[in-house]
Amino acid sequence: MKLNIQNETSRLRAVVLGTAKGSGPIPTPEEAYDPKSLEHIMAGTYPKEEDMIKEMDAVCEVFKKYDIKVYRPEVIENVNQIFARDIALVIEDKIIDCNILPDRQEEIEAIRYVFDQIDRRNIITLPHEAHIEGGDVILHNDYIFVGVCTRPDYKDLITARTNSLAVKLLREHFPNKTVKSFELRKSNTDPRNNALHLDCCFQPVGNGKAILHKNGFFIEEEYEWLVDFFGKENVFEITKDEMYNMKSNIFSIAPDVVISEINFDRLNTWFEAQGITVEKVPYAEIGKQGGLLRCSTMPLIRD
Ligand SMILES: NC(=[NH2+])NCCC[C@H](N)C(=O)O
Repeated sequence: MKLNIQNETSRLRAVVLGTAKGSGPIPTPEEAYDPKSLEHIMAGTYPKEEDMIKEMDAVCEVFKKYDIKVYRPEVIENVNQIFARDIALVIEDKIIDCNILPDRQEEIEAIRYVFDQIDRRNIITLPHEAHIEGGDVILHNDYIFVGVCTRPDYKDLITARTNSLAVKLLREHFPNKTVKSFELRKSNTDPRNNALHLDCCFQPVGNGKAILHKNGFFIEEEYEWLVDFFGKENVFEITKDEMYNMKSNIFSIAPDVVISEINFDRLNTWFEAQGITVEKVPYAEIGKQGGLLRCSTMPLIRD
């Protein structure tokens, strides 16, 4: 397989879509590794496997409609394998075998069969101390944007998934790209004040537009840099509640086609006003686990 990813929006040809099959019983509060899942565990509203399977099937149907090759992880019983985005990531023709949160380590074996189809020279493994998850890495042609956490309490934050060593190594592996990092706001307990990954508060869409949430960024100047980069008129700023509902986490299958959640009225109306076709799917149950459409997909080939 010849990988190719340069950005978030070019026409998609092949993708890994996570699976909700075998995700197992409701986790205990101690087993939760993000505050939004924790909130639903405590409230008794944690999503049911069958409902999540239906939601992901709807995404699979959209991929079929656009003739996109879909790979699914092999099902490992009692492991949550919904968020395929984080376990590996493709940049140009290279794939990075990510060092994810130890609680999620098992998930990677399930896509080993995809790695086996890739020329070994194009597989990058980073040293164990370099933590990185695909949700923190956003490609924008000559730029690689990376969400990072450099706080001294990093090791106590289950919500901090990418560290500065990983950013440094990305720079070394991709000297032709500009790697720009963004310090994210982190909270183990409050999902409204937690940007679990960069794609929870930012994503480029269409041609040169972006969805952004200011409070997800810990350093205001870094947020302002993005606003200036895209131009204020091209930015769709979302509120705290909209971030909580994961509105920045839609998924583009072309510059003029996105997959979005059926209830994201304000955002979907904006897309349509930009001339972007919106493929609407129900995804609110998946959203209870702190991830949405971008998080559950890992693109392998775009034009
Ligand atoms: N790319 C993302 N934003 N992924 C979301 C992952 C959510 C998952 N519950 C976790 O904590 O790991």
